[in-house]
Amino acid sequence: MKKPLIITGTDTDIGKTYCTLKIINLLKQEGLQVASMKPVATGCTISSAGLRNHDALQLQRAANIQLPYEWVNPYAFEPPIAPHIAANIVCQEIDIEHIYVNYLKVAQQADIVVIEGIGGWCVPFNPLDSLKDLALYLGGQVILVVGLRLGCINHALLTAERIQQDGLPLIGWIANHIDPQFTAQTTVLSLRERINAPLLASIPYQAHAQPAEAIMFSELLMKTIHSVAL
Ligand SMILES: Nc1ncnc2c1ncn2[C@@H]1O[C@H](COP(=O)(O)OP(=O)(O)OP(=O)(O)O)[C@@H](O)[C@H]1O
Ligand SMILES: C[C@H](N)[C@H](N)CCCCCC(=O)O
Ligand SMILES: [Mg+2]
Repeated sequence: MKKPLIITGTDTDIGKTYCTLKIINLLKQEGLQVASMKPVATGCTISSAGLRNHDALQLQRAANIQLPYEWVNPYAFEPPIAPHIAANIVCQEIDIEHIYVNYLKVAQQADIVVIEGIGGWCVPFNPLDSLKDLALYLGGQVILVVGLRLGCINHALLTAERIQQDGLPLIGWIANHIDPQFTAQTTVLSLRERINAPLLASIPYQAHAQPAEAIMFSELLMKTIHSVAL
């Protein structure tokens, strides 16, 4: 049974989409048929086709299986706020089962489905469920993106522990250098000593997109990717 890769992070705006796009590219280079989803998105813009989210559009374009936007992003809300609050404003409820139905359609066509969460691990979807419940429902394997800045040690340790307590496999974490002013080396070392999962990749700060990127993905990530896609 295929398992989706769920990309979560220590916070909003720490590079989940940035890293997810890199993971999708890597999977494509490995010859896999890759689909992507951003199941719940806020901060969407109105277009003639309906509400559109920048993350979801980027993920949809990066994949090598082209899918209807509504499958990629079943829940889109306009205000850039927490999803349960955005849904409440328009009297909607985010239903994990509806996301699952879309996931099944997507997964049928792909070797692997890469799913970006929203905000962090415990962001609520409705009074009962949060992102972690979706991850459990989908039987996902989780990658944690740590946006390296002051304060991230606490966020990273809490999130990693909680993912594991929730019973989801934490494949590993990615050190994402989001702040060129931050000296991250000792922070990364502190996290390596404390997170009970491997460091999968270290993504340097890149002021401009570089066509040929020198990112070192660990051998473990490559192995995991192939086992997840089976
Ligand atoms: N390694 C990096 N080098 C340079 N810029 C980066 C890096 N990682 C992320 N960024 C930039 O930081 C910003 C936030 O990244 P991104 O949109 O991926 O965050 P996110 O966690 O997906 O946010 P959201 O919670 O809104 O989904 C973007 O402008 C992105 O280009
Ligand atoms: C709009 C923004 N960029 C994110 N997509 C939404 C992040 C929700 C975070 C909710 C919270 O933890 O308070
Ligand atoms: Mg994002």
